[in-house]
Amino acid sequence: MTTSAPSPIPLGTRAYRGRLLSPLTPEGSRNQGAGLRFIEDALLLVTPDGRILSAGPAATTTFRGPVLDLRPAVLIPGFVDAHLHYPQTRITGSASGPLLDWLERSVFPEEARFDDPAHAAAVASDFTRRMLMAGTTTCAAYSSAHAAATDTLFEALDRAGLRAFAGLTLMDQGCPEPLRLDHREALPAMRDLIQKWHGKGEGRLQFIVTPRFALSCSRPLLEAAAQVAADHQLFVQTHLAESPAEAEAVLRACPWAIDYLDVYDRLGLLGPRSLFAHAIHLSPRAWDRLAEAGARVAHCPDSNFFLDSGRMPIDEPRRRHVPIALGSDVGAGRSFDMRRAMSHAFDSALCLGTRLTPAELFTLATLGGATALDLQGRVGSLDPGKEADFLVVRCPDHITTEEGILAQLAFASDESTIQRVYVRGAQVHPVD
Ligand SMILES: Nc1nc2[nH]cnc2c(=O)[nH]1
Repeated sequence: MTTSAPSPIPLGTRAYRGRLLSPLTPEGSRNQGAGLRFIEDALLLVTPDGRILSAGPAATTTFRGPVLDLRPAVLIPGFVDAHLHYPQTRITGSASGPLLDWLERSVFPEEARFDDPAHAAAVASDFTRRMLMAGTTTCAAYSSAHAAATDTLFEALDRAGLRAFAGLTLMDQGCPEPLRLDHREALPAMRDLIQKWHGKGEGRLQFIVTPRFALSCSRPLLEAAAQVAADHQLFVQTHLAESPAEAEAVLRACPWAIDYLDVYDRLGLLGPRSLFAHAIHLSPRAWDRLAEAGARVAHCPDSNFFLDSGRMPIDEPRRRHVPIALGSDVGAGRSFDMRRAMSHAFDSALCLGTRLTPAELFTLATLGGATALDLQGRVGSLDPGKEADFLVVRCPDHITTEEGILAQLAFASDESTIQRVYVRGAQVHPVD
């Protein structure tokens, strides 16, 4: 009988020892998880180019090099925050009103300040630092309506070593004059940013087409956004059916559409690379159409509570196999911490009679987010061959079991500390 030789361990491979907890990546791309894997004493091997070589019990390893012993900490995949706003970093906590009032009162005045390069740069470094401290390794971020601030955001994301989608926020109506970007200006601005940043860092950074929402974009601007996304095969992110007043206003503004989703559908913005944030007030028809189109949703339970927008009916996308990511929605959300988002997602589902398990919540915040962004082949779990985006989390000493760790992560995050953050094998937090 012949046995296959173990694959050679490249020179410079790094080894991390600790507990390990990760979703398992299922076959196929649209299923969001196939259970979890917990290893009480694991060795994670990471190649010099930042890939996971293996993740298995320490006792069975053939690795003979130096090991960074992190026990009793837990190694988990980095969190994916699939919806947040960079220019709202400094107004976190202001979102106590209904959505449309809050946008006028707090958001637009703050976002207008991003024509000041000093303000844009200071907030960009705050924004990236706070994500890293929270253990977010991948994000989908809205910038302001300023091309220069968006460039500054990309620079900060690159410097921080984050994996990110970021987009120039498109608006040409229903907002103060300084935030308006006519489609004739938006097109070259997007093309310049795409050329400079899309795919940079070996695909770590991506430009995402970002029409703010149907109310702030004219038809020509939405059409231009769809054209750019189609030309460059880009993801699109926008808001959908967040509040009843917003949904009614959209239908008044677009009487030619059968419902809110139909506005995006008819203008070419609904497809397999569309990521819709909130998706609360949708009819069964709209859910069916969203699923049929292969679109994805970013569930933002914290801001949905804080703005009193409603509860996203999570069973609707789940039963249709629509990929679901979690979003902090900073600044309508109150925290950058995706562990808080997990906890709010639990509360939100419970309000509608669904009890999500800690394992489901953990999967949403990691592999679920990666799947919604089509990154499930690269990140989201600690499987061999994937890029090594992972966290070292220290729980209190009395927490030793898989159930205990999951409960800590999802419901008692105050007591656990994110000690280290790695993206593609590079330590990005803390750094000297
Ligand atoms: N939560 C939220 N919803 C929006 N809808 C349009 N813009 C925004 C925003 O900035 N935040």
